[in-house]
Amino acid sequence: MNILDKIVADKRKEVDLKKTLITIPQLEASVMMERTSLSLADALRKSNTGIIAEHKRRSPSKSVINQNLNVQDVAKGYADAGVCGISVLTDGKYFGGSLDDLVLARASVNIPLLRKEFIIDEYQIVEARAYGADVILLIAAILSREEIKTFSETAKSMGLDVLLEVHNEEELHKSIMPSLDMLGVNNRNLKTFEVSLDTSKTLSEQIPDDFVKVSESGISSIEAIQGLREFGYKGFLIGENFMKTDNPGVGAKVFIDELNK
Ligand SMILES: O=C(O)c1ccccc1NCC(=O)[C@H](O)[C@H](O)COP(=O)(O)O
Repeated sequence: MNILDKIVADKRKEVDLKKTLITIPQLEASVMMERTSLSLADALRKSNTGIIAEHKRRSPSKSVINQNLNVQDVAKGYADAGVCGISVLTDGKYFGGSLDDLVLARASVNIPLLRKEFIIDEYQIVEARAYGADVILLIAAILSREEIKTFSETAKSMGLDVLLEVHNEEELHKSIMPSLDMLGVNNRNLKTFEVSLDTSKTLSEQIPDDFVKVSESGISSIEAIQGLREFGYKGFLIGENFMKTDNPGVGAKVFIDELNK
């Protein structure tokens, strides 16, 4: 069993339990359902920098990254630094996140928020909207083409943007469909945890131009971003590089100022 299999097995149990505690009609009664959501894809298209900064306390590959920070301070710091959007990990068991993190981030900033989660059920999409997300992540490695289609169409009908994540050619080819906004290539091999930006570079030419291209994981230098831009990437998802510092917002600001030079 690889790490994704383990996460998904736990997630199925978690979602089944949650459905018995909070029903979809209860989620739909959230005031957040009324807000106009913000498009991360549009923000990336307009941006010169394209940074999506992540709130990430710990991870299966790195264990603890930073458990001492307040999510509201991190979100405000990222927004002040000028990021295009913030990715908020909501998985508890493997990443130390929660839906409370999403709500607190929502209360702190007015820029697009991605619910970074292992979505395996439409319930989690309604939950994302109800707790203030603007964007959901769908991971091709854990979903069938049919599920990607149904889940992305549901998300679009609720006003959410969809970022579809792939790791290889096979996942990319099974996933391409008009209900996606952004195609993300994850540079982290989730079986070995090895990170290589070549994954983004190799897959780039097979991603149709209709989608905003996002490179995810293992990005920590200006040179890396400059290199990825040459392959058409407009978005860069960065977690650990900012979160391992005492002040991720300042880390993001220094990085963005350097990119703008
Ligand atoms: O980060 C992990 O160890 C990980 C393990 C298993 C599934 C997903 C994982 N990460 C999720 C992500 O996509 C990253 O948090 C995100 O791309 C940021 O990566 P980084 O900049 O390397 O922190």
